[in-house]
Amino acid sequence: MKLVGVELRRIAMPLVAPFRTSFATLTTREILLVRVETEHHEGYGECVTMADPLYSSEYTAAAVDVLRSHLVPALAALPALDPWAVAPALAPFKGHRMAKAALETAVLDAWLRAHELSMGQWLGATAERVPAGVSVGIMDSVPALLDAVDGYLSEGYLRIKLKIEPGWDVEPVRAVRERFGDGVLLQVDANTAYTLGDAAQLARLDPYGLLLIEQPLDEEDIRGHAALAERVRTPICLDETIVSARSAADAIARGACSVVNIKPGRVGGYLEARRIHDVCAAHSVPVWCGGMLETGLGRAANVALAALPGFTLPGDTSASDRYYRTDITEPFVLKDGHLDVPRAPGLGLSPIPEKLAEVTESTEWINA
Ligand SMILES: CC(=O)N[C@@H](Cc1ccc2ccccc2c1)C(=O)O
Ligand SMILES: [Mg+2]
Repeated sequence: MKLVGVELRRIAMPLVAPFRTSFATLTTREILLVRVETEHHEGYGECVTMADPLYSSEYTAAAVDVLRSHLVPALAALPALDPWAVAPALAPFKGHRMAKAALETAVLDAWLRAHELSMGQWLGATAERVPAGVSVGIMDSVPALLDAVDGYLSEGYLRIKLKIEPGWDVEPVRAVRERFGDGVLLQVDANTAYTLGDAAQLARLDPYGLLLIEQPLDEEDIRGHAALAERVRTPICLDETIVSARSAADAIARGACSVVNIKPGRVGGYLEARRIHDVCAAHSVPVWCGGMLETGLGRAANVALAALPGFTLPGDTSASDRYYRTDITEPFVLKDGHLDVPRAPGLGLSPIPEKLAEVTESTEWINA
């Protein structure tokens, strides 16, 4: 394959309801779509950066700049383009894993379409559908939270994840347990909002049979998570900390986590995501697929990844209507609490032109 050029398209997707976490409250998801054009095919990658560097150090304007100034020119210089050539070509540039992931995924999508392979086939998926969990934001009141959880359970979601932060943790968890019972798969995500000094407060979650506590401490605090794991019975899961297979091996070896949330955008792409899956499987560490409020494009790739055998816990691979009234692709719809893995070549779906036009803020073409 030869690179003809790359389109950077910024879109704005209004959320069906504000989504509040310990680091931000969002009402619109601003997304960067990367479209790679080769001689005979095109491919899409969805960059998971936020508009502001609040979840990670990356943010969308920086991703646009590093793609235009460094990453796309590096690919254009390659004599031949295939999915395996992308990461080595981009390795000299430090960081920017989300920008790199979007570009690699776009090349992968084009390559898979050229070879008439689906993402699931290529990754080694062993399931045709995956169980869906849902991430529930911090709410204004416990009754409002219980209504939201009731709605999601009625839709059939198989696992509930509650965003927590200091002051909104034990009470909402206790209320969900009291209202919906011990049978509901339940976990929490702090997005780094606590410190090791909060260990006693986090240990108060132990009686509620949570699957895990996700990223309680700062993403760089490996030692802190290992110390916390000694003082809290609920398993610790890491998200922001795990940026590569090496960092997963390091965190596991140091006892900082016993579950891993894999997000291909955060780790530099689906090839690295599969490596992390393999490292975790080798250590008997269960993994699940995290979410970054992707459109159907990113969602399709995540669902294919979540169909690998080590993904034994429901992920944040929710239906499209969890976040968006209308998606830019055919929507993912929950069926008996599961999402079907796309079977068509590449990501298995494409943007619907009219829908894409409706949410497009700007586009930029970069000649190879
Ligand atoms: C589904 C879920 O909880 N995702 C992230 C948090 C998150 C939430 C909202 C986001 C909005 C824009 C970009 C990144 C975002 C990440 C998490 O697991 O930690
Ligand atoms: Mg998380």
